[in-house]
Amino acid sequence: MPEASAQQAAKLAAAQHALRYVEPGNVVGLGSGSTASLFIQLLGERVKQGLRIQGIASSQDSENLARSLGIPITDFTKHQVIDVAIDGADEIGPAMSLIKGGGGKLLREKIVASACKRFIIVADDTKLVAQLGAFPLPIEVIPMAVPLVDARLRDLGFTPKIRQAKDGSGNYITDEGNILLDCTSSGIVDPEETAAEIRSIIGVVEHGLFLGMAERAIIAGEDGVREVMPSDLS
Ligand SMILES: O=C[C@H](O)[C@H](O)[C@H](O)COP(=O)(O)O
Repeated sequence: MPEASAQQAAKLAAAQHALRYVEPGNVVGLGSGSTASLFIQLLGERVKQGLRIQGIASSQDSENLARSLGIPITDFTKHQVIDVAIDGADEIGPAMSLIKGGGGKLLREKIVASACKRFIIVADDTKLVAQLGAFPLPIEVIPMAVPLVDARLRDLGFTPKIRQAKDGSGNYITDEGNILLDCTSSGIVDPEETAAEIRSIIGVVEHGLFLGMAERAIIAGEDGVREVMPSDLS
């Protein structure tokens, strides 16, 4: 199988496996990105077959997709607790530390993850890494603060780059109207320390390090689907 379609098949297999964690009556957090979108499509099929759930979306794209499939959408005014959320990741590192935000949705994704009883990652096995940071860390920043935050991030050893919109229209603007800085580094050795340093910079809205949030990851590859727990990743 060509590499691209093998990766696509793995994403689909992980998304399919995740359906077992959704129970009738659940409020389900809907992640963002290509793997989470596959899960939303499969969930939509279940809803058409009669499964009664409600979704809380982590991005406008995911909400639009869910609505188009007939998945009822709710929000935090009605439900402050999400039973289970299924989302993708850009990197899955030691103790299930994550980098997310490659699709630009990290802020709402982290809000959804913070309100979950169970936060479950779906990914193909290319996302597993021994150390975070080969994937540039996305950081969401208030527009007027970008030059200040950029300088502070450089002091921390990052090389930030303002993300551009794919349609060539200029800077990528998040669902909340902010700028994303994609920050390359030589590797994130201590994610907790790095997260604290980034969080202390005024003007940073949120960063793409998700630490201690995921209960498990459903990982698929050529060898099939397996579940990985934080304690499995040293
Ligand atoms: O902002 C996007 C999200 O964090 C995605 O979940 C992440 O980028 C993984 O996306 P994909 O499943 O397309 O690799």
